Amino acid sequence: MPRFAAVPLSRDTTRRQVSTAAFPQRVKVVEVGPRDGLQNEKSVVPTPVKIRLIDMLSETGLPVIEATSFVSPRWVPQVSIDVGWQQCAVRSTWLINLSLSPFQMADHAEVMQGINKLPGVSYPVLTPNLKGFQAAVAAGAKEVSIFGAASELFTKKNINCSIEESLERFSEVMNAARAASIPVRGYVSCVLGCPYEGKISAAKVAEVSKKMYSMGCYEISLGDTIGIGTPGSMKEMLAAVMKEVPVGALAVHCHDTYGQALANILVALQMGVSVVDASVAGLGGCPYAQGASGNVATEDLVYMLNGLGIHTGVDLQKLMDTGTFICNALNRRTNSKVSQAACRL
Ligand SMILES: CC(C)(COP(=O)([O-])OP(=O)([O-])OC[C@H]1O[C@@H](n2cnc3c(N)ncnc32)[C@H](O)[C@@H]1OP(=O)([O-])[O-])[C@@H](O)C(=O)NCCC(=O)NCCSC(=O)C[C@@](C)(O)CC(=O)[O-]
Repeated sequence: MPRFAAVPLSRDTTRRQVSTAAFPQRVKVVEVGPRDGLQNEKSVVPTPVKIRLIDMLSETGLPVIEATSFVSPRWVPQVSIDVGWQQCAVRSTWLINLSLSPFQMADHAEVMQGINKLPGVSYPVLTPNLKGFQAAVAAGAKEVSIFGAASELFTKKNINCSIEESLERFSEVMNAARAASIPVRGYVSCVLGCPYEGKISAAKVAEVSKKMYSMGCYEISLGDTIGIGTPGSMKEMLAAVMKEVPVGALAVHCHDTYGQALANILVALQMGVSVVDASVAGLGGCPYAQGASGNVATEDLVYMLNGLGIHTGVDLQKLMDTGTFICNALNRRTNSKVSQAACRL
């Protein structure tokens, strides 16, 4: 068995061997753990834990932390049913446990008002419509994100309308945001596959991305919602989107369901993308994509970028401490390979 020597986290062992000419010199890491990560947790995370999580993330040097969402409480699954088989000495019975969990993001206003907003860090929130936008602004949001998809069925399940209708709703948000000088980020989900439609064409992703960029989104985050993409499909999709949207306005948002997230991100970096979404401890999933695992762990992303000599401004040790904090609070194991390895070494 080979032995692995412990490598100090700040030391870059690969810089001399890898040519970084093709990579951006600096990458903006967009932390989505407090929203994308926590929205899928079965039990409601106490508001002080969410606030502490965001405050700890703020201290790591991350430039963007997506804090929460202003969506309809009617649209996020609130009932979970667990069916189990119980065997004891006397008899065997089926157990049906019906649990009601309140809407995870119901405390959005308290979170926005409770966090310590550091200068130079932005705290965007998700707003699917004008109602969400107005509530977000009233709670102090200075940046919002709208979220569409390249799949008709996913759009219907997620925001209850067609792609065309979603773009109309978004333009209302864009108008209100423009009037209030609020920057808007746009998500396009299912860019490498859909849980309901399967394969999604790169041309469709390019079309929706172009429309959202043209309506004024300053950045388009391309979501591999079910983490099904490979470096091959990522390359094909990005090549199509880059014909319609400047690469400087693109971000990638890779769930790690099939273990391809870092490889897909590497391809995106090679193609010039310099904004990457990630979730501390790899928290998350999507309520409308059953079985999808969380985003790439921010710790693993930063470790890889450090290894490439790409500047992020993020302190990896503080990030790992934050991952430990939230995993302890949720009583779960981290999905970050780097954190797992650091615990073993
Ligand atoms: C878009 C809607 C609202 C349409 O839902 P709808 O039912 O068509 O909306 P409606 O306008 O008919 O309103 C229905 C009820 O919701 C209320 N309502 C309406 N809007 C809001 C609001 N903003 N905030 C609070 N309440 C709201 C509204 O007032 C009304 O309440 P009632 O009068 O019946 O009591 C709904 O489908 C929705 O909220 N969907 C969001 C679901 C969600 O959160 N999904 C997860 C996030 S997306 C994601 O995770 C993917 C991403 C971004 O991470 C990228 C990736 O991985 O690919």
